Amino acid sequence: MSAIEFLNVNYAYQADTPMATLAVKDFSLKLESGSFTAIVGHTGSGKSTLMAMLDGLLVPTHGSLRVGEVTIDSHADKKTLAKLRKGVGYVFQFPESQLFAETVLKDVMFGPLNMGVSLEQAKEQALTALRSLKLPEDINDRSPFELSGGQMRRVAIAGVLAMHPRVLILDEPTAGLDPQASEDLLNLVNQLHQKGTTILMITHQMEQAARYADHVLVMKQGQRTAFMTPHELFGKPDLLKEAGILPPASVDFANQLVVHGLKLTDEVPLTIEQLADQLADHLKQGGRANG
Ligand SMILES: Nc1ncnc2c1ncn2[C@@H]1O[C@H](COP(=O)(O)OP(=O)(O)OP(=O)(O)O)[C@@H](O)[C@H]1O
Repeated sequence: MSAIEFLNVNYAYQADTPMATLAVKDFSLKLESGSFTAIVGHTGSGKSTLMAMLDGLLVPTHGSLRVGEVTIDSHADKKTLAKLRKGVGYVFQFPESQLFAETVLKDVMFGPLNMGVSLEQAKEQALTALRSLKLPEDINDRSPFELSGGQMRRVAIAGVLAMHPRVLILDEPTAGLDPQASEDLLNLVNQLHQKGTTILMITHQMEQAARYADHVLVMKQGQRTAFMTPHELFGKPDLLKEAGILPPASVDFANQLVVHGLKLTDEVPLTIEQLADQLADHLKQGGRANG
């Protein structure tokens, strides 16, 4: 069974008023358990609204969605929404702005305690999550507000991971981080994916989608315009242009090489590293233009 299913979902803000905005329109999609989906699209295309429904922050105006065994529609009650949230972790944009407790450890323990686990168990889960984010143990008793921006981000993410979500949603998780901190964070997300967590990541950086996602969901005006592998998507320049998406620099560069008569391989490289490997191989073989 798929991990997640949207069935003819609509969401309207201020529904039934003259100000109504239909943010998600007749949206249907199935996502496999353990998949990694990058969600891309213009600002205002409905990405956050769609994710807010997965976490039970919003309920569909029409249609339904299912996460695991839990199905949500416009009539969902509090108990069902709480059940949904147990399996879904949501790392909001700039999650550090939601830190609140007086110490790092208390902040990260809050989620598991809220889910009803014992104090001891919550501490165990929090410590494991903090370690997985490579945070030094000596910060655990410090105020989260004394930490660096990158450390605060990791503490906030540890708070979500400590709840052991089966589905993890991340909204631009690397926004504002330096390249090394971004790389470390994406590697961690990738490790969670390898261990079977279903990942949905909103991103504006196509290199990230190319490198980590198995599928890319393209949103436009509340609707899905594509759901395909990064390779398929980056081979469709018209679709990218229509959705206002710039392909990864490597794809752009590889396409230019092809225009200039240099054919690398039949597969367009998706990352700079793959492109560099292909160029190195090509030069090793003494090749110039062969296309
Ligand atoms: N609280 C709200 N009240 C009314 N309209 C809203 C509200 N939040 C979002 N919208 C509208 O819903 C539509 C979808 O917004 P949404 O935030 O889901 O898009 P997005 O793709 O996540 O954008 P971004 O990339 O800027 O975060 C937009 O037209 C937006 O103006």
